[in-house]
Amino acid sequence: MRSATHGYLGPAGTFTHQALLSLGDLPGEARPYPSVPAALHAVRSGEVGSVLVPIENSVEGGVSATLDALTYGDPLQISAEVVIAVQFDLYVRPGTELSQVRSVVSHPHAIAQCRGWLDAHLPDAVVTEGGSTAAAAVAVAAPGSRFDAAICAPVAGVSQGLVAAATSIADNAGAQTRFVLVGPPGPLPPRTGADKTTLVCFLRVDRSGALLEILEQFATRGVNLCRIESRPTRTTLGSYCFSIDAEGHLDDARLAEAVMGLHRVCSEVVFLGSYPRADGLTPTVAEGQGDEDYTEAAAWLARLRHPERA
Ligand SMILES: O=C(O)C(=O)C[C@]1(C(=O)O)C=C[C@@H](O)C=C1
Repeated sequence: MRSATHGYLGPAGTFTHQALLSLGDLPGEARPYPSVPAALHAVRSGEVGSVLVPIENSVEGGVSATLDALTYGDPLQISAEVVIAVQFDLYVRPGTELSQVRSVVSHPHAIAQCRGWLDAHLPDAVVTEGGSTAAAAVAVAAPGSRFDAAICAPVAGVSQGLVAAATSIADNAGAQTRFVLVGPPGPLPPRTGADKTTLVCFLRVDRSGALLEILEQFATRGVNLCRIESRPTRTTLGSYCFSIDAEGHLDDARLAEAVMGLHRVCSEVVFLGSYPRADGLTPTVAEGQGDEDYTEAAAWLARLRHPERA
């Protein structure tokens, strides 16, 4: 039997951990992993039942490590998403002044979101990328640390005995990160009417109009996209696949028809799940794109093909 344990990008105090706690009382233990690939490997191997990983940030865009680790390897399925506000502070060992900071460590996405502040206040500091914001706080607190400061959340800094040398250092106030709960393939969460579907599409041939053909599958069925980005296919330079979030559930006729269309025009479509949207927004269903319209059209076609049965 699969473990009820939930994994997350750790250690304790990451934004991913905070997002996991925001999901409420999940049964079982919460187990930290040092990287997104390690967390997704744990769910693939059955070590944990599901994992929460960051997938998209409102400032930095898609989290490449997550997009790639979801696409390649044994199939995985997203069952939920959660969005939280992210705000960054600069934490140092007690007694260190901001003017004494020569080296900073943090998660690449956190560094990118504070780049303007770093350039303005610590232009000469050496900035090093770490596995997560909380791992950065652990590194700064370690005896003999080579780092003076960590960009992290207060919960991570305070838990390591650090103090804030500067607060609210993000260049964009109000940034948000979206996280997804990922497990092995299984029954889809029921359709709620405010759902999202995540897919990765690989082109059949690299030719003019190939991306347009993918987009047409959605456009002609009135399916709005929430995110689309290209990722290298890891084969040859210039070869890309497309990671897509579309409005709707696989049980919506228009989305199902779009996915069948993708299957026809793409060399491969990786289905990563249909799940309730965190913002609860319901899509506008264009005229002729409701389930009943598809059912009626199928019945009409059947009558054309078999008038004798009418
Ligand atoms: O390092 C963390 O605290 C994380 O949870 C990772 C992560 C990310 O991957 O984007 C999550 C939210 C913030 O945008 C910065 C870092």
